[in-house]
Amino acid sequence: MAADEVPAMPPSSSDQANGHTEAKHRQRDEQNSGGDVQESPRKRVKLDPDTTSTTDEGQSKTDGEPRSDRQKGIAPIKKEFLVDISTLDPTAQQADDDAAEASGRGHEDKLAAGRGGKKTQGGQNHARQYGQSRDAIQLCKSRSLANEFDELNCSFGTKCKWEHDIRKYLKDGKREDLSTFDGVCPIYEVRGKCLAGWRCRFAGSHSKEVEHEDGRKELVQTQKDVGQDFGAAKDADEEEGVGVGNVVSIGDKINLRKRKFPLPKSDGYLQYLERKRNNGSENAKAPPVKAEPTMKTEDEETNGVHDARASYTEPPLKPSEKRRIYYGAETPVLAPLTTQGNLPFRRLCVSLGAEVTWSEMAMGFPLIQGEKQEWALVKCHESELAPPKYTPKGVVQNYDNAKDLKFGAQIAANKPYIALKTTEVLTALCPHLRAIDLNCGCPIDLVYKQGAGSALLDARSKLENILRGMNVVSGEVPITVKIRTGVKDKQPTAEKLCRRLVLGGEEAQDSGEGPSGVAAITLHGRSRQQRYTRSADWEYIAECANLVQNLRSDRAEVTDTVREPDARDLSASAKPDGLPYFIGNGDILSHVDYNQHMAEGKVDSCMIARGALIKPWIFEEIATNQYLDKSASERLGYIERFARNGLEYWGSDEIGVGTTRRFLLEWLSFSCRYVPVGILEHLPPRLGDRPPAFKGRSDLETLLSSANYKDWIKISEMFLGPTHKDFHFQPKHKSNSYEIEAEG
Ligand SMILES: Cc1cc2nc3c(=O)[nH]c(=O)nc-3n(C[C@H](O)[C@H](O)[C@H](O)COP(=O)(O)O)c2cc1C
Repeated sequence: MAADEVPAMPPSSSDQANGHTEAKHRQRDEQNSGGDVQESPRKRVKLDPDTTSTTDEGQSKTDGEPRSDRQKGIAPIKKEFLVDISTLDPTAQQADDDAAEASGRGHEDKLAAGRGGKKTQGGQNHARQYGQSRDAIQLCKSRSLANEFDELNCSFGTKCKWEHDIRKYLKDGKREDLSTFDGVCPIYEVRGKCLAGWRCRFAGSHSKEVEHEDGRKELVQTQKDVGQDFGAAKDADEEEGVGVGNVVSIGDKINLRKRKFPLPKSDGYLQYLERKRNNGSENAKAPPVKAEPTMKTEDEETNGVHDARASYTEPPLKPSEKRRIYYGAETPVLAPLTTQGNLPFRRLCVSLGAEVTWSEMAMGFPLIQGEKQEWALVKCHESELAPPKYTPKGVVQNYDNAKDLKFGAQIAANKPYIALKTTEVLTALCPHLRAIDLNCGCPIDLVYKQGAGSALLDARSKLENILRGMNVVSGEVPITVKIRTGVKDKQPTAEKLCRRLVLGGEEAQDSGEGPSGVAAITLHGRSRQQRYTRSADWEYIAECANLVQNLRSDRAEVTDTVREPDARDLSASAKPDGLPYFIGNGDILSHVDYNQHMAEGKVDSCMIARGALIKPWIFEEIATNQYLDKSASERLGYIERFARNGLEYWGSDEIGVGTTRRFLLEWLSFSCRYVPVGILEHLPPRLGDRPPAFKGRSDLETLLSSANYKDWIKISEMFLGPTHKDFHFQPKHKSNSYEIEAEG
């Protein structure tokens, strides 16, 4: 469906919503929210699309009559938008969610590294290559922000291999300035200063040539006062981007790499586990050991680093003493999404109403080894923090309630020591964490084979110990867990696991250790084996939710962890309150799905993954309880916003533009799957439905629906200019495993 015409310049993002079908859809929703629910809890509840039909003018209407012409698995496109299949571009790709979930970051290699450094070869999950977008001649960092006549300030002096001559660099080293965003650097625009300096692809907007009295002409950088302090959520050095939190210093990463970062709580708890293993039940009755103060490193003695972690020596907090967490119908959750759930994308979703956000899955081992790339995953944007906690300067560390924060970190680990140390180090170095979630759903083969991700579903005792340990070492940060229905198809085990996580296994109950203390359980309603085949099993999710709800009162008798209700809790539900919350996940593509599962699934909230990638305004739909038939130019506006967010975060130099483009293309591989509600014959849209070949209501809408990577590149060029000669885009779909070189 390659579009013939592409608008030369991006339209503004301020287009008004095309709401012509909204009233009708709302009307239908109201009908649906009524009596459609079937009585048996095992019967799939239908808020069925079959009562909606459309008029010739393209407006959906409800006729109250069941329709039989909705083909299973096929999106019902209105006749007038269908196109001849022979016009389809042969390079267009089919959606492959398994490949998408597994793509990109080489998780298996990271786990393998944890087992002695052996790297794996091949496999669909192997990190894909994108080429290097670099300047032909690279400017020395010491000159990036300098004026032309500034004294040379490079510590490598004449031995430096990078260019120091700014004029030469501008002439021969870098590509011409970008003319997108009206040629104005998006970072300079909001911040008044661009840290990429001369390397910025919009350098012309923040530099000029001045003529001195002696007639000499000098290239100088300019700054402007934007009257705002963007330091609020910045925890470390300047180059980390605008309003970014959870930035860990290079010194801390080096200490981790050199194993000089003391982790006394984990060490103490691991010793306790060891004793328990060796001595059997006698010692098991002892409460988790109190972490002993450890010797300070030389650095700490001299520089006073890590003083804040004196609290390591305090006894572990009981779950009830941790910061309170909250989930309710009004807090839809953006799922953890490897590669796709990057900071710029989450920022976009938050601006559209996502109330809880998760980092991409970060592997525990590389985190405790101080690996830069892994630590980048737990950075958050200031919009993911609670606004009242901002101060004009400095960082706010003491959140009273976890619900003051939207952002949490998800980790994966296959061994207790990795999970515990990761948790301790995260809570020590990242002040902005709502919770830490342990991934028990990752289906990737090598992750599974090494005992992490969904393998933990079948290692219930180990999992319980890991979670209890994480709770001991995490201080006031709550611990949550994300699971699947089970490992094997048709052998669901989640109910059993939920029971154990809420009440604790028999041994833990006998020894007085009590439950694992998880603050929330999220259940993705599919098994590992099933991957994305068939729909998520919301009936089973409801059963598990029901069980947890009932266990809450049982649990109150065996533990002191009943959560104090507060105003939000009470408004959300009248059920007996206690830990943990229960969140359902799977196949949500609209507010209708969301409302249905909230009502029928007995869950506290729902998590949304692909639905948010396909249409990030799903959060706005949930908040306003209506379909939003976004116009193509509005959708392009979101792409523009992502590009801006990306440049702010990854930088506006050649490398930053390349990184932004790479992640934008990744996202476009999902967003192209959106079928505008205005061209659907029946509602609601279904995540599993595939559309026949169709054209949009405008050339732009057609372009945005294109599954052809060349069109994604065209779209990226509207905001990021022509691709770099070395930029490659390698699609994630194994079935089309050709390498594509971007034109340009
Ligand atoms: C591209 C992609 C990346 C994902 N990455 C993660 C991840 O890092 N951690 C995780 O727990 N689940 C991950 N998932 C699974 C989702 O969080 C979610 O459980 C699953 O997609 C079902 O939700 P949905 O039907 O709303 O898509 C990923 C899914 C996709 C499609």
